[in-house]
Amino acid sequence: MRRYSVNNSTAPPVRLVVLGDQNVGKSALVVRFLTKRFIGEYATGTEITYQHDLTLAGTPVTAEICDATYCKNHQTSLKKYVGKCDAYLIVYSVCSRDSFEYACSLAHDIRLSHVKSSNQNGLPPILLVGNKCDLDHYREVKRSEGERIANTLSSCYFVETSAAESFQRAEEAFHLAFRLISLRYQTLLNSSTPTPKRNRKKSFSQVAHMIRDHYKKQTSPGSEKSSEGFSPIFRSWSMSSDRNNNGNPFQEGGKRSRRSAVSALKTNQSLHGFQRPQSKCMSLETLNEKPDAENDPASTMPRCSSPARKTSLYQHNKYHTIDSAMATRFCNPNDDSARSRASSDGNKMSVSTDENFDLSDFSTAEDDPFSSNFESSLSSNPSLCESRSRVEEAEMNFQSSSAADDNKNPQRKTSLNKKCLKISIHSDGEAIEDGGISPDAANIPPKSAPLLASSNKFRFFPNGIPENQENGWVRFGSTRAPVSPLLDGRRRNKNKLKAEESKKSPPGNLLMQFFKGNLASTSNSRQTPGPTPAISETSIASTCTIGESIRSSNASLADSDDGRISFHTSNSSLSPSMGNGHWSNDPSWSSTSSAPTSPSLKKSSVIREKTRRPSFRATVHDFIRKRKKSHPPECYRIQDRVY
Ligand SMILES: Nc1nc2c(ncn2[C@@H]2O[C@H](COP(=O)(O)OP(=O)(O)OP(=O)(O)O)[C@@H](O)[C@H]2O)c(=O)[nH]1
Repeated sequence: MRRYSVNNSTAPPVRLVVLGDQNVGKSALVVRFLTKRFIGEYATGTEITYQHDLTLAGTPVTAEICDATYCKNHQTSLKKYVGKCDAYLIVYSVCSRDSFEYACSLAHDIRLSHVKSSNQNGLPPILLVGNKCDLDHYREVKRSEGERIANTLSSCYFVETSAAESFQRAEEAFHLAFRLISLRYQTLLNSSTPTPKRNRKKSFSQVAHMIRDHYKKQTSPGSEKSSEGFSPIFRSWSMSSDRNNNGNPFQEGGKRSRRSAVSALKTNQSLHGFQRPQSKCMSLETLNEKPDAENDPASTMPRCSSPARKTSLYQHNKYHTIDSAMATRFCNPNDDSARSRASSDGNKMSVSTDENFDLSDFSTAEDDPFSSNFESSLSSNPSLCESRSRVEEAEMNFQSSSAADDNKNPQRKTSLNKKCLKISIHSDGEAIEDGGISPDAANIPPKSAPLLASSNKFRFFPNGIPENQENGWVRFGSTRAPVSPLLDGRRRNKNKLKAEESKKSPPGNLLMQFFKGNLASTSNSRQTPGPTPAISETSIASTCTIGESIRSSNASLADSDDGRISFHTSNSSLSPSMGNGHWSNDPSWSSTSSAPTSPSLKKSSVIREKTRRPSFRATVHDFIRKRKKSHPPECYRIQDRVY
């Protein structure tokens, strides 16, 4: 930047900046004013500052005139001059519309930047200069347009000149600029008001204090709640807000401070019907008051989305929110008033519990089967009575049948469990030891009755064994042997076939097979097996005697004098394969041998004793054990080593 000093002065310099588009004649104007010459060609692209001594308001000052360079982005170039100069001289060419628009935008930006940075009293003047007015036949911008732009901006003036035409017109433009600067300083010096302080932004705490102080004044006793008690600013606004601003305090002018605006807004709410609570927070005490019918809290209280507020609202007057089913249960069905108190609200239902509900109301519901009303309603309904009688009858039948079953099977089983049984097989089919058995008790085990046993069947004959024997074997005929009541018909048929086969081979007697098996097993374990009893197939009239006398004898051996086969058992099951068997003909056979206890076992399993193959593991262990015995471990003595 080059500086040219024309006159020396001790006064502080007055700065003037010349701005504008390219080739509008900025340099020509400055040079013409300083040197009274028009050169025609000027240096471009460089900023030149000239100093010139002059007198402003009777005071000699030095003026610094800055010939600024063109910058396309004028907003960045303005940062160098805004706040650092006393006046702006914006030049455009009347022969260029673009230069005019550029000058207009530049003037707007300068004025806007000054409004932001300082108050309006210190705005530096702007002189809008339309140059090259000598070229009137090339004019594109009218004078009126420049004047209109100058009038729209504050402290903005307009003048047309021509650097090429004459020195006076160029001098008039600069003289006007210096006069505006002088007027500005005179205004500042003559103004009695001091320099205004900068309005610093209030902090949130300060605003909070202001609001608190405002409400303290408002709620203090004796204070008026009308707009008369407020500040003049608010009073003027509140008086005019209803007719002008629609309640918005910020639309009035923008000159009002934040404190007055906020206080006015708060107070406006109180004036427009919103009743502010006495305390800052709504307490539950105020909410717990019982509302009147016309003062329903749900309708009178302002809506609030706060959860705490909702909670307090529902707690008001013991209001509860429950689902509809629960609400129905709460209401006594016989009490219409209570039912009417329940009001549904969507999926929720609020029920007023002003009155104390008795828990007995729950038990008197109509659909409660445990209530007395249910019994009464049942008795009044004939169809229900009929159904109930049928049900009771069925229950009685079931009980009687179950009792009969209990008499048949369980009791029999129980009684048999308590008894020791003795089964004697007589070659001559000797009959009963104890009489008095009813004829109908063929299926019921008597105390003493002959028993005919087939392959896996048996039957009691309380009245004696029938005479229809074939080859010494009793024919079962069409009678069914009471093997098991749980067997189905197919099994029965199968058993029937087996029974028919057994006719051809009576030695299929299970007891005989059992004793034969025991003989075989015991003969292996004993050195002197007893003789096989002479039980011929023709004398198979096996008679089993069941007597309680044997129970008390506790004798494991039965009589064997007459060659009978006695079977004594203390087992609980009445089965052909039961109990401990003893061959009565050989007294030395006193030891007992186990017998299969399940009737469902096959004959082979009954007779043969299953020999299981030892497992591989047991074999290995046995091998190791034998090897240890044959090869005892040797003792080794390890010598101590010294390292
Ligand atoms: N006819 C006529 N021509 C002028 C006038 N003022 C300046 N000129 C001519 O306009 C041209 C540009 O003048 P400059 O003073 O260089 O314009 P500038 O605005 O300084 O240009 P930059 O320095 O590039 O920004 C020159 O050729 C001048 O002779 C005027 O009032 N009338």
